[in-house]
Amino acid sequence: MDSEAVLLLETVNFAAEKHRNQRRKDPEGTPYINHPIGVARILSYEGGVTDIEVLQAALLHDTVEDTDTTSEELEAKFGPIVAQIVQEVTDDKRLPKQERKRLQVEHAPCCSRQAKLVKLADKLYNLRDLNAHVPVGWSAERVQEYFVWAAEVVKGLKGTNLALEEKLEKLFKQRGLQL
Ligand SMILES: Nc1nc2c(ncn2[C@@H]2O[C@H](COP(=O)(O)OP(=O)(O)O)[C@@H](OP(=O)(O)OP(=O)(O)O)[C@H]2O)c(=O)[nH]1
Ligand SMILES: [Mn+2]
Repeated sequence: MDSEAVLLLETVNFAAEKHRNQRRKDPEGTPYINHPIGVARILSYEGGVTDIEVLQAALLHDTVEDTDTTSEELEAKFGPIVAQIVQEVTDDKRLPKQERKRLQVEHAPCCSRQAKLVKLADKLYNLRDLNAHVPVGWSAERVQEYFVWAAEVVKGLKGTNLALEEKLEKLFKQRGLQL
């Protein structure tokens, strides 16, 4: 087998073990790992991305933020570039939520191109998920606020991947928002 395929299976297995006890916020409690796998798949299948480190970072993108995984652990197992991309898309959970959200808008334009790709696909997945079902406990207003905020983040990611940006733009338009 191709060495990149081996690497991707190693990566998806690592992410699955780390997220094994987590569920999405949808009423069915979908396994959390569906999200990182879907983000990597958006990059590959819809974005035409072939950069293996970006696809690995997509699979791992929520491990440091949402599990006991450390950046050092990722670096030792997957190398400094993958660890760096994941670090760039990791929110500091010690900060209040509003501050975290503000920092995403502020930092988006300064991210590396590789991190911008992961962020575009992450937002596309989450916005589609919101259109498919409202997370448990969320009001319609909270859903709309997420779209408004995501549009601000995506503005700072423009000029990275046209296919993904066009798909995001359509979703924002449906909500009366422009990029
Ligand atoms: N739309 C949706 N999102 C869900 C669901 N289950 C879990 N999530 C996660 O919830 C996060 C968005 O919810 P918020 O309330 O805004 O953020 P928080 O969980 O970090 O506090 C996303 O985190 P993230 O991927 O780290 O992205 P980001 O929003 O922080 O950029 C998303 O992946 C679901 O069923 N639908
Ligand atoms: Mn995510």
